[in-house]
Amino acid sequence: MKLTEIISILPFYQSTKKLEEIDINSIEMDSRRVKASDLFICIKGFTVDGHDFVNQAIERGASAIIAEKEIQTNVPTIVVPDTSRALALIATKFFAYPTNQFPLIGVTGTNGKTTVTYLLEAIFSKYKKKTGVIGTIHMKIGDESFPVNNTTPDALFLQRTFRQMADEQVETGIMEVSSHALDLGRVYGCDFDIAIFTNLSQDHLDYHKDMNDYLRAKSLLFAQLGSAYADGRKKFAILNEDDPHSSLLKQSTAQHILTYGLSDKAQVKATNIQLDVTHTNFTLSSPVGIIEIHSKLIGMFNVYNMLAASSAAIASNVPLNVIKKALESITGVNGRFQQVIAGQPFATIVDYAHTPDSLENVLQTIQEFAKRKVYVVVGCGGDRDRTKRPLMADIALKYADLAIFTSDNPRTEEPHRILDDMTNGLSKTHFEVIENRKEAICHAVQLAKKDDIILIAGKGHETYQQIGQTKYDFDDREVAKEAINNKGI
Ligand SMILES: CC(=O)N[C@H]1[C@@H](OP(=O)(O)OP(=O)(O)OC[C@H]2O[C@@H](n3ccc(=O)[nH]c3=O)[C@H](O)[C@@H]2O)O[C@H](CO)[C@@H](O)[C@@H]1O[C@H](C)C(=O)N[C@@H](C)C(=O)N[C@H](CCC(=O)O)C(=O)O
Ligand SMILES: Nc1ncnc2c1ncn2[C@@H]1O[C@H](COP(=O)(O)OP(=O)(O)OP(=O)(O)O)[C@@H](O)[C@H]1O
Ligand SMILES: N[C@H](CCC[C@H](N)C(=O)O)C(=O)O
Ligand SMILES: [Mg+2]
Repeated sequence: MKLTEIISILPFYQSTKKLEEIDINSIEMDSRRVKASDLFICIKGFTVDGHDFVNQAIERGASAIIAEKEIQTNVPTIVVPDTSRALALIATKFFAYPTNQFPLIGVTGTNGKTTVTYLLEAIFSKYKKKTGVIGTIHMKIGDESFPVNNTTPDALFLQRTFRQMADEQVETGIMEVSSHALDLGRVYGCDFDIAIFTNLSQDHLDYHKDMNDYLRAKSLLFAQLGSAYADGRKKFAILNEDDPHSSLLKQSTAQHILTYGLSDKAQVKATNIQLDVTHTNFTLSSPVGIIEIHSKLIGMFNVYNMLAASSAAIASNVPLNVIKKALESITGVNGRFQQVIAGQPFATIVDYAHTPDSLENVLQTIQEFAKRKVYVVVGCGGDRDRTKRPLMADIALKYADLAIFTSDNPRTEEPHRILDDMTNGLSKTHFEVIENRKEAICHAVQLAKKDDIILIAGKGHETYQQIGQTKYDFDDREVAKEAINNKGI
């Protein structure tokens, strides 16, 4: 594509040279990936500044640069006020507006995003639509999945992936939209048809100034739904009626709103809820009819997840009987409330709860069914919100008979410092600190007796433990299984 055509999408720019007819082969934001005739976009990151890699990009063959300041080079430099936003716009243009080619559903909120996308994938697949999914666990087109580094990847990766999805005839796109992504403009330029809000509670206060700032970032997804009805497409904001933060989100969109929850005001509602240790039953009433759901997913929070996914499906005209069949066919979500079964007489549950609210939800659910002791093995991630550490430790102690505090991806922090943050100031003492996660899990398994429950929280589907910059193989489910086998049951 011609450079002049690519940059025509930018609202403003200044060029250091008269732009001749330059052909651009591809666009790159990483100098190490630049090839001949590429357009290199300089992004100021949290670690380094892409502007410092212009020479490398040119040596590798870049034929134009987009930057936030003038740079002394022989190749044309286009100066824009914000290269992240310019990247997002240019990527949508370069990949020919792929999100206009299929309906795109974005899911945001502190907890439940992955679960809701998983439920939506099941519903749309049952409706015989080819799906494309992007989220924490993977990126998936039809049945083929690929690894991802971020829950919501950067704009270049996203638009390239959406193009692949469009070319492979994806009929519904489903993605998790993190608050980081919204704030950093990774989804700027995506044409969402449905935006779902799960809930908001404390997380990521290392990144967002406060909870208002965190909510403001989430609200961008709803503002981004736009206001045009000209092409006849109906767009929807799907909001949790029982979460007070939804009121601001209602004001953030000019589109149709569909609410879900347990309260009478909700348009898609759950009543007659029966929570059991092996299943969850409820009646789902909606503006288009009523269905009885018999699900194998456990816990009240999963009732909310099922309501959120069903609401988006109803907004997409999926028949209720298809929604029912899909929800009832799901046995679980990878690493979420996942039981480790190795013939032991006690329950061992691996879950991805890594926020105070999710830990409390999971422990409340466990406590409802607990016959004997509850052991919790949990840690907090390094280089992440420090203020959630004592809250998570406190919640573990509120519900557990014994909490074993351990490491969860210490990253570049000293593990014992993270554990100090968790334990300093605790008033209760029924906890132990075992820095090594494997030893912590083995200890819980050694202590557990018939009918006890062990919750291993925080890492869920993860198959690594990140210490420093290195990711070591580590899977809570495998480690627990091995510990149970070694106990000789
Ligand atoms: C804090 C943050 O969001 N960091 C993201 C960011 O990395 P960064 O700012 O450190 O990038 P950088 O290394 O400084 O590089 C800046 C620029 O220079 C370029 N560069 C760099 C080196 C070089 O030799 N040449 C070069 O051109 C890079 O390609 C980049 O364009 O840009 C990277 C590429 O897009 C992301 O992968 C990375 O996410 C890291 C892995 C991360 O952990 N992010 C977390 C905080 C995050 O985003 N989490 C949310 C989910 C949260 C949740 O809801 O649970 C997510 O959506 O994943
Ligand atoms: N609707 C919900 N409300 C509260 N907690 C939930 C909800 N759904 C799931 N959880 C809890 O949160 C954990 C993470 O769930 P899930 O992976 O679906 O959330 P997520 O929003 O995708 O998280 P992340 O921000 O890490 O991508 C689960 O393991 C469970 O403990
Ligand atoms: N998306 C979340 C995942 C946290 C998972 C937990 N295991 C941790 O490493 O803190 C984050 O990056 O903050
Ligand atoms: Mg997720």
